[in-house]
Amino acid sequence: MAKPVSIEVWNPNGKYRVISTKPMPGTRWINLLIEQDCRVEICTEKKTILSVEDIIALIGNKCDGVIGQLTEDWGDTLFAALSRAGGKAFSNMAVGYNNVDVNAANKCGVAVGNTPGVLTETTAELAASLSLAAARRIVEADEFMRAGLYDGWLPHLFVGNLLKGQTVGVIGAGRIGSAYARMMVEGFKMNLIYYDLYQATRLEKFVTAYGEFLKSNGEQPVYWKRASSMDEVLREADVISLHPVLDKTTYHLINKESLATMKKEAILVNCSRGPVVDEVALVEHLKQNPMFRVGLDVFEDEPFMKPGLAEMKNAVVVPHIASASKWTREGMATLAALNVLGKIKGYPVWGNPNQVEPFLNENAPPPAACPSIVNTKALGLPVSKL
Ligand SMILES: NC(=O)c1ccc[n+]([C@@H]2O[C@H](COP(=O)([O-])OP(=O)(O)OC[C@H]3O[C@@H](n4cnc5c(N)ncnc54)[C@H](O)[C@@H]3O)[C@@H](O)[C@H]2O)c1
Ligand SMILES: O=C(O)[C@H](O)CO
Repeated sequence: MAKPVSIEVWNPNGKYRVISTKPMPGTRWINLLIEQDCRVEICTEKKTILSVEDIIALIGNKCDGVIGQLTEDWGDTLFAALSRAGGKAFSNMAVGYNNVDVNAANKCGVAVGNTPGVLTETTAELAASLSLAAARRIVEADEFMRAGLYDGWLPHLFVGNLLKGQTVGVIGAGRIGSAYARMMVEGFKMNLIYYDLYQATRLEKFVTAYGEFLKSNGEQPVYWKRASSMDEVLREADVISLHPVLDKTTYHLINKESLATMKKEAILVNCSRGPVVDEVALVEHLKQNPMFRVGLDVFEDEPFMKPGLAEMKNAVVVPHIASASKWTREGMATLAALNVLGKIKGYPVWGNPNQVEPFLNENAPPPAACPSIVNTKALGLPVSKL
């Protein structure tokens, strides 16, 4: 028998029981649920990662919907428990949903929500920050200062890479990859090479227009290229940032062989998912190539790092904080809550998950729709005409 988990309850007499497996930033998401007659139960258990048993205990005998986290294993067991409790909706508070077995949800008729768009720029900004931190050796230099080692300016002290005029490579030029590419092209006048299964037409047009603008100002223009293979990006780019989804096709996309293809002084950034990179091979590569640098937000065995990574001076590591701006995290909570609420209320699914702004406007009621449900087609859910 699972141990009971501690919870905080809002609107105890609400008709629909909605659970959030974690406290989430802001209060708008709670108020939106309460306004629509939901009893909101927030798990306040101290442990960071809840087990399947903990979540089963939270779901109990009657539960209309759950807002969960990317650290949780949403598979057959949890969807069956939610379905038995009468639940029809689950939403990750994340855009990535590789922790969710969507087929298992489909079998139980549970809608699965995610939170696209609201985190695009915030995540791209962290990828840009890691690119700069790695290129200019900011963490190493900071540690040096704090250790009291600075005793005067020197020509060779913490020499790094200039980005201007170099080539930025993007693997996975979707929402975040494209936003990152624009930042690096416009901010640092880098050329772009990208690899994606689909053509990033808007991104290409942006770089073309910016290149023309620079030329008309008498400056060196910037160029773009869509690579026909990932290896082409790895061979040509000076800074490479990974932004694909994690699935069978992207697991260990970066491995011993692909690392060997990259320039010796290249910079690799990963703000997608840890298993996109073979981290053991990466540690070995960092050891063998001290001028090769990485910026990592995600790790293969999160929250752990593979042995040796923490000791590498040529690695900048941060704990999966790419979407961690106040506005974004509050918006993610709102989108996740509205996904669950919308399904409970029988609303249709919003037609364009890339345009979720109407749900984020605090001065107007949100549209009567679920912002983003990934299994809309499989469940045959109606789509909003708004
Ligand atoms: N570190 C973080 O905190 C953080 C924050 C947000 C998102 N993410 C991760 O970033 C991912 C991307 O988010 P998004 O909103 O840009 O999603 P998106 O769907 O807009 O973009 C993903 C892109 O990857 C491409 N892709 C898929 N398979 C590929 C392959 N084999 N090779 C090359 N490209 C491939 C897709 O065509 C798509 O363009 C999420 O799935 C999530 O895992 C991480
Ligand atoms: O997929 C996501 O949304 C992130 O990893 C957390 O923001």
